[in-house]
Amino acid sequence: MNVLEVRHIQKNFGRHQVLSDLNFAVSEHSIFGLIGKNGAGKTTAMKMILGFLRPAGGEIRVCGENVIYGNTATNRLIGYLPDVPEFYGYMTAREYLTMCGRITGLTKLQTHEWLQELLPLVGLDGIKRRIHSFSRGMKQRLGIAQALLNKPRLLICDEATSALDPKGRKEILDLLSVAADQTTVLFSTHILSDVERICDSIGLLHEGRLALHGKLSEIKNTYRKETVRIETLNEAQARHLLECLDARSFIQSAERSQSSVTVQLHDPQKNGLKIIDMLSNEQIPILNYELLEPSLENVFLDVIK
Ligand SMILES: Nc1ncnc2c1ncn2[C@@H]1O[C@H](COP(=O)(O)OP(=O)(O)OP(=O)(O)O)[C@@H](O)[C@H]1O
Repeated sequence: MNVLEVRHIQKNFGRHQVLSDLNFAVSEHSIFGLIGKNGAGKTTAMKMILGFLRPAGGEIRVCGENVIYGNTATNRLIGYLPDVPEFYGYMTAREYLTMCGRITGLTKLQTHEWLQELLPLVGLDGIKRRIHSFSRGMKQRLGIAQALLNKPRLLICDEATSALDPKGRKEILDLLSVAADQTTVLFSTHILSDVERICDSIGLLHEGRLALHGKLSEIKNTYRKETVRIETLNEAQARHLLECLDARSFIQSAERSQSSVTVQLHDPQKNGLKIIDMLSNEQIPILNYELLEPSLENVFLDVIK
């Protein structure tokens, strides 16, 4: 089942058309990464899903219900985590979440029971300090707890890791992976390695629409260029290997970095074994022979070039 459906969404600010025909769907319990360069329209899309901006055309459905601009009932199904969430700094995490529970309409007992699960989940159980003394990472974890408080069907995270250091980012990414057991995550970012770490599917927003959309593994397979990295014993061997490769027609490109050579092949099915033959004929000993996965960054650059 699709928790989110975005169909033919258009949006312009004056003459500037930001979204021309945005289409995607996010299936239950998946983590969908909406990526795109700065200004591509990711936040604009998120705001429309939350009913904060009116689309110029198209429709958005959350759990089958239409999103209505202004005061949409579908927000009861959504938890939202911004890049830098704001809190009342004089409260403790428990006090703050208890207050949010009350605003959300949970009873005292419901909030208490849920916090018994939530606070350990986000690593803030037993922390009595006031929020103003929290690190950015702790605040972001508190933001996740707040966003999960109404047990949302969809958790929207807009650039949720962008302001964090690597440790803080890892904590949030791990948390989102765990959260996907209970909800569905829409995660917007321009940090592609974060997407590679946790997302099942991605949409690459470019020039107002998704230039690429689908399962991450399938996209990588489609964009797979057969690339191998060969590690030789030393730089002299690598230089020799490069000279041998330069003369072969089945090589698309070859580059050396210290004692390693990275090679792209023409027609890998036919020519894959030719490199092995050549290494053996030239008697070049190797330490490692590795088929390289295309990185999302390479795919991204390929699509938006
Ligand atoms: N209220 C507004 N009025 C006019 N232009 C706007 C408004 N909001 C956004 N824009 C423009 O729309 C474009 C998309 O902005 P948006 O914030 O959605 O991009 P983004 O992909 O989230 O970028 P970033 O990664 O930098 O946050 C930008 O060119 C931005 O300047």
